[in-house]
Amino acid sequence: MSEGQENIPPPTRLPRLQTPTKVTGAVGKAGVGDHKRKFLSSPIAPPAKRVVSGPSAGVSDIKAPQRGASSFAPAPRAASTLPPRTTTARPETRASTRSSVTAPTKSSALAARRPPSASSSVSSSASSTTARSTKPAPAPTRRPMNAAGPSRLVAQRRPVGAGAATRPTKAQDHVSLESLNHMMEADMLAAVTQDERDTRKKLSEASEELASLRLVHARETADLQRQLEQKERANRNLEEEMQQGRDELIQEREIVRKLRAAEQDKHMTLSAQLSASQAHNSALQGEVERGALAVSAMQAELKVARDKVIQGEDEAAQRILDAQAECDRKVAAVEEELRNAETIRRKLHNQVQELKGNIRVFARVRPALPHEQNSPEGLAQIAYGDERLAQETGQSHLTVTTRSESATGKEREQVLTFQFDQVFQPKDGQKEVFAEIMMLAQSVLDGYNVCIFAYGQTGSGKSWTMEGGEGDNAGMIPRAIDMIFAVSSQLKDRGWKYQMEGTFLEVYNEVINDLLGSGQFDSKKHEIKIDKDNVMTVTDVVSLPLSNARQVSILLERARSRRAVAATLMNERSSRSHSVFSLKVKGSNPLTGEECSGILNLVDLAGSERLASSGAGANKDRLKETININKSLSALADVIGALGQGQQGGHVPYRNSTLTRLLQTSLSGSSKTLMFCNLSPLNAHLGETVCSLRFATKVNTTPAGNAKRTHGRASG
Ligand SMILES: Nc1ncnc2c1ncn2[C@@H]1O[C@H](COP(=O)(O)OP(=O)(O)OP(=O)(O)O)[C@@H](O)[C@H]1O
Repeated sequence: MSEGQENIPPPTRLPRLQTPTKVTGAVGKAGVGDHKRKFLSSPIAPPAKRVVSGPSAGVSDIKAPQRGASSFAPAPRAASTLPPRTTTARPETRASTRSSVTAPTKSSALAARRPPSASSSVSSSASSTTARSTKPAPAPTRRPMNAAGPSRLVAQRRPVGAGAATRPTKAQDHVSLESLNHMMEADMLAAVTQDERDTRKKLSEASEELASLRLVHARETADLQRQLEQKERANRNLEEEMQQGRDELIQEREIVRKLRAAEQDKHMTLSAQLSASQAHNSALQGEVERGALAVSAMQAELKVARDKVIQGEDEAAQRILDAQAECDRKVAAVEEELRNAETIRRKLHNQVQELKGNIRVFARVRPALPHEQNSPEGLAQIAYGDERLAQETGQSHLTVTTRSESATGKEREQVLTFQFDQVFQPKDGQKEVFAEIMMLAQSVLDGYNVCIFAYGQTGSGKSWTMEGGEGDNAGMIPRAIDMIFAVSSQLKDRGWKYQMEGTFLEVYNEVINDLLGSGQFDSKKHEIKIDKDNVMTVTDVVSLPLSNARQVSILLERARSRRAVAATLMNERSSRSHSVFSLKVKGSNPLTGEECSGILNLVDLAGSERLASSGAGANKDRLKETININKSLSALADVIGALGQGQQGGHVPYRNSTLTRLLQTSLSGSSKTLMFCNLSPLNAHLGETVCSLRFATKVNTTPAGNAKRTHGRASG
């Protein structure tokens, strides 16, 4: 054997290689656990547990379990490569191992380098034969060599080569034997060498195959290891989940246990409550039964009471009927008394009015207007009498102080005192003024003729007093109308029914204009006629039936818009005509059979200023207006004066002016007359103020006559 061949393992130790698929297949078919189990017990266990120094050891380890120990007994070289751990095997194993190991010792190796001895050749031959016997059929060139050794070969050749005829000598025999041995050894060596080459080649292939198998195995092992780890992790997770589930199950069981305990407690509580409720129900049932008995008793009592009530109601109804009848009788008696009282009141009322005088005069001083506050001549010096004394005596005083220059140039101061039925100061409003005339106006409903004048110079406040402004500033006409309608409505309860109609006329330049006419200017000629019953009528004038105060206010507005107004120096709205509003009232009382009729005349006279201060000048129309105004006012004063002198039966100059003719029936003895003397507070108007006061005094000093009412029994 050469040096290069020493490391080549003997062919006898070459195992038969198994295909890797066998191992892989076994692992693949088994489960993870099985694989693990088989893996651990497999000859190709993890390298850490085995020390494999060469490919032969691995191969023998793989084949050993399958082929058994008979054909692959551990070779000396293979044994020498085993790790020390193998030497700690059982004694017999160690002995066999030692014996195996001693075979390829150094001496034996040296012996192998020497020419092989017969014994060694035989031994080698034997081992080779043994080795070959385990292999497939050797090459046909191999000579049959068995355990008989060279001696047998010599013995066999002897008859073949020399035959019986030629017997060699001892030396020749020795040489030929030796050469034969050499030849045999050479053959054997060649054969062995060839075997070793084949074996080495196969070993190399097997090593490569083993390396690839190991690689595959390592990969598979790594894969399996990963899978195993994954499985282990999954297993741990499953175990953790199982543990968690177990814990939850324990908790759930605990909750169920508590719930059952609570439910049991609740059940016991409810049972106790049910028992208590049942007991309570029983008690209530008893009470209900007792209540039902009580109700039955009460119903019986109620029935009795109802019967009593019905009987009482019948008796009460009868008593009510009796009382009602008695009441009706008493009401009728009271109403009769009231009617009698009303008649008495009317008589007394008119007696009072007559005592006050059928011709009365009220003086009224208006306040200074805003633009008059700074008048250069200032306010006139007017003084008023004591109001309390006036109420006691029924007469009021007004004092005017005048200053004038005498013919000698000396200033003369004159204090003039006038007495009237009432004096109203600038501070007195419309309401206070009307309070003094409302009883007079109401006399119309009692069948008396009433005539109220407003007299005074232009701008003294006549229109303000008679018509006034809005709301609280309403004058005597709207207030008197409202009151008459209100009182007539009240008198309905006492059986009185009233019919009213109104006319609104204007006397301008002694001509009568109908302020309720259809055209803007009245072109008709109106005549005043008085029949034998002393009833005065004006021809072709509109007389509007009036049923409420609202209609009257519309009538007044219509008349106001048609009234002739001319500008003068003293008042831009100065009225240059006399306006006469007449409200005719007819009343009847079917209960008493009484009838009555009266006329309320509310007269806003034209300005009374003297001709010199009227501003007429060369204006003929204005001059004519002033002359006619003064003429009519003078005639009025004459009439009132005549009436005051007691000339009722004598001559009264009614025909001296259209105004006095128009007011004849109202001014005659059957009427009540009131005159407002309106006065300006200005010093500049003091002269006209004194003239107005003197005119009013003339009217006021007229002795009062007895007013007559148009009153009688209804014919039917
Ligand atoms: N008592 C009063 N309180 C407040 N203002 C008044 C009063 N009297 C009159 N006036 C005012 O004085 C002014 C003149 O009054 P009014 O027009 O009534 O005078 P008149 O005498 O009717 O004049 P005419 O004769 O020209 O019609 C008006 O602006 C009116 O509002």
